[in-house]
Amino acid sequence: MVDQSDRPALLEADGVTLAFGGVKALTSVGFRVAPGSITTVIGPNGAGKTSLFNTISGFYKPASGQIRFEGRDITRVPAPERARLGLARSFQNIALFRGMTVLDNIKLGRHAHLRTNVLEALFYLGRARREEMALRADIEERIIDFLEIDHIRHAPVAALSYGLQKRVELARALAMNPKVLMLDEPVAGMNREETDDMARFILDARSEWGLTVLMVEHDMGMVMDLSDHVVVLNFGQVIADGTPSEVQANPEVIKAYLGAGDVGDLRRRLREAA
Ligand SMILES: Nc1ncnc2c1ncn2[C@@H]1O[C@H](COP(=O)(O)OP(=O)(O)OP(=O)(O)O)[C@@H](O)[C@H]1O
Repeated sequence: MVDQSDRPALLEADGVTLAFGGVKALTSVGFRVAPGSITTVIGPNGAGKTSLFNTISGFYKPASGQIRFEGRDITRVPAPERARLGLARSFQNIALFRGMTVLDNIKLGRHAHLRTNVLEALFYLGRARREEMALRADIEERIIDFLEIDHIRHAPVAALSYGLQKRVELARALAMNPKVLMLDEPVAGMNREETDDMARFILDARSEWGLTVLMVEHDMGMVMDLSDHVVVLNFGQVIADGTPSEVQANPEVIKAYLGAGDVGDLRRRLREAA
């Protein structure tokens, strides 16, 4: 279990407010992600989880507040630059190129880091060629082996099961060599076996690469098993923030899920997770 309190945060949201026209998606949201932790954002549908993720990864600009990464204010830093700084994310709905192979999809993740200029890349010369070879070796040796997808590296993504596609998305995020791995509902739509596999890969990826993980997830069993720290959003505000057991016992959290009609499901999943 990673303690949030006694170390400087790696990633921090502070007073983040975001609105879409008249709809306030986030109101003064603040929380901290400790280095090496698995921090999970939960909340009923429409609570603002995806909006928060998009604000942290740079797709949305907040009306006010700050996002800080390694102590630096990155609120106005564009999304691709944040990726280069070390924030990599996956998407709730798989965002892979379905006609391309697994390997080509994964390589796209790493291209954010290549420093080859356009002309060199065009003629595939010098540094471009060396970078390409180093890239291939790195991807093939580390990520493909690690995620046990060697047998499908040349398969088109469209031919894969849903669970394997989600694994390829994780591979592409890992190929960005991130410091913080941001996973938007990594097990949504998965069966139990696929969920257990993904949970294992997330835990192992953290220890293998010393990653910090920030995740949005609805599967309470997974949330309670994996998380060091849980942040609960409701109607765009943080209503609880603590360890899984602190959050489970918080009356505000129970009420939020009760309001959303989810409490039976929440209790059942919490029981399953216990
Ligand atoms: N692009 C948008 N334009 C207008 N309103 C939006 C937009 N994106 C989100 N919202 C609104 O902002 C609020 C928060 O939505 P958000 O998708 O962030 O919630 P969520 O917690 O991720 O929900 P879910 O669990 O269903 O994915 C909702 O009221 C939603 O309708």
